[in-house]
Amino acid sequence: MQGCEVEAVGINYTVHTHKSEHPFKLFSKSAQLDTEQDGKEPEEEAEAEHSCSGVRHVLKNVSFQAKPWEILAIVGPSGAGKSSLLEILAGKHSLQSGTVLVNHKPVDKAQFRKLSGYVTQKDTLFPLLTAEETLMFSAKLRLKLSKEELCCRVKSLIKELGLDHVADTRIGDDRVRGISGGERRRVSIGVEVIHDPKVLILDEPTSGLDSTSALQIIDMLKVMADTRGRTIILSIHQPGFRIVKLFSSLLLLANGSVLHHGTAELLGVNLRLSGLELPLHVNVVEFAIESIDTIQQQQKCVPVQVETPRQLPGTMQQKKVDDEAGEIRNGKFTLQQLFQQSKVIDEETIYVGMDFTSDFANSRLTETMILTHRFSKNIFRTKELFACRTIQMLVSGLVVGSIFCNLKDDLEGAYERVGLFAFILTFLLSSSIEALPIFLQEREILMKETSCGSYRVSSYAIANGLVYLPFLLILAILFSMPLYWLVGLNRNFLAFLHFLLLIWLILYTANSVVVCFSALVPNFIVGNSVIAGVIGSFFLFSGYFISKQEIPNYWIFMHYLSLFKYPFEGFLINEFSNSGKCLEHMFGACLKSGEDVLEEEGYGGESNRWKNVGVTVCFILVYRFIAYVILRYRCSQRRFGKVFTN
Ligand SMILES: Nc1ncnc2c1ncn2[C@@H]1O[C@H](COP(=O)(O)OP(=O)(O)OP(=O)(O)O)[C@@H](O)[C@H]1O
Repeated sequence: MQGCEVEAVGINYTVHTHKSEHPFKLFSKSAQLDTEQDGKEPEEEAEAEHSCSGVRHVLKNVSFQAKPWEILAIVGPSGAGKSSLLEILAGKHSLQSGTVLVNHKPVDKAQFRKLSGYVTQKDTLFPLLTAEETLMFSAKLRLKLSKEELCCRVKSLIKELGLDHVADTRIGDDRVRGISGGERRRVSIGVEVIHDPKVLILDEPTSGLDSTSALQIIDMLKVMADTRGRTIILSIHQPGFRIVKLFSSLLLLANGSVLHHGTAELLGVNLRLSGLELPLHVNVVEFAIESIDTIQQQQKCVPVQVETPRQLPGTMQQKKVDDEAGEIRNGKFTLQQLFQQSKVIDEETIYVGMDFTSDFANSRLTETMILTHRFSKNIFRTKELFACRTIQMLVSGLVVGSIFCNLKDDLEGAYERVGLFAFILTFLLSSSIEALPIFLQEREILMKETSCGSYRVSSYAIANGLVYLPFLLILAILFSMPLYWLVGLNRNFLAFLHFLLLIWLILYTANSVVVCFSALVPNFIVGNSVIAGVIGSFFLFSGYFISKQEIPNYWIFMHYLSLFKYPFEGFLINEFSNSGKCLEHMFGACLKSGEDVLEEEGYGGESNRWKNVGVTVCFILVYRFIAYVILRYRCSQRRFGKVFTN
């Protein structure tokens, strides 16, 4: 089996800090330089200057090699740049300078996506799915295999991950008890290795785990490297003795610079050469991190001894790619030029057996079906969303119905009906906000999955739109049935069906607004305030509190944009048009009918019935489309850069 050697050459990475945005920038800069730089080395002064000018060097000329069948551990103190380096390797940040080569060749985003898996520090999984379901959905989305082959792949992966005993247990999270933290981490790793990547990148796979679970995870990764020839690159904090033994090589980082690249034994030798004696019962990585300052001082005088990379077999092909890699490093070719020349060779030699004809494993239709299935499982298992919402709608239908029970068919009854419709709209539109945390959680998972090419954002948007339709119809029926007949609204079955349709559309509009804003906002607190503000202002401009004629001209657009306006008019038309009701009598003659009230208030008659439905459907489509555009933009920001170079 051919493995992948990953080589990073001269990676630099800078970020802009907020110092430059300080309103008293000039003052603070001079004051800081005056007070802090006394007695500093010129290099540190330059660093301080950069820092004050708002640019921070997170990685400085970082080079290393990670080989197949081996684990390369990136170690260093907090803030050394470990996560930043892994994020660059995984393509989460664009390369500012330097090069990343795979088997001595540059790769583009689609190739690297198929070739690698990236496990983040945080487990981004659906808490209500079981371990096996999580892996199965991931397999269905990323692999083009038959049902039997998928089952076989998932079963063997569960075995490899040591998850047989918890395969049917839910993942869980802070609120729902599920599998343990170590097991959850294994599932996260499983999701990233389901497509059998040649390179596996893991950001602190042992963080938050006890020493036994941490050892088990690294042991499992070692087996993955040994048996499948994977190249494993991981970052780790304070590894124990037994964990260090499992690493093939170490990359020691401090302040973004490489202090050591080689085996743990060589690190011990370098420390001894620097005059640092390794104490008993302290492992070499821990000791090196504790002695960073001394090592840095020593290295200013004597450069460290770095292990020369082992040469791979010297075939003609190997020699050619080695030469090319040398030419890239020496700047003879641009990577883009070389990439164009070498593309075909890469696909044939490095990624044997992989399908490069399409970015995705499945068609849009299949993706939509898989995602709809996964969404529905989540909805039915989310008690807050399914059980509570179902009970809430039934109970509120009954309670509101009993409060407005048997309204009279006179003018007073007509006004009470108008109040009831306004209340129904406010209640239904504002109660959907509770789905916001669920959408925000889904957004995290969507961004992670689409950034590694599992499926298209459009499939997610369609599945998300479809899955709520039957659920919201059930809620609409539960709410409308008791309320409509208890209140005594228009006693015509077709009118009841129209009322039900309006309730369903209102619920779906609210759902679409929440989906749209959950795609836009950074977190729950902001989302909650924004949605509450938007819904509140739409209610204000609905025409219920202030009539259309009274709204100042410069605010009239809000009346037309109001989500309340159209269903509100729809309710009134359904209730008063063609109802045959007389609201005011005198001497047996009808002075005011339902139609008269509609005309007086400017709501139009029967002709506007379907116009209101149509406009509400348009609102739904617009909000869903905006959500799709925002999500697509966000996901494209998270995707890989074009080629690993600059
Ligand atoms: N976008 C950014 N804006 C400002 N500073 C950043 C940014 N990204 C990274 N840094 C800084 O770069 C340094 C390296 O960060 P990084 O997260 O890579 O360190 P780390 O070695 O992974 O730390 P830890 O082990 O604590 O996770 C830190 O000081 C961090 O504050």
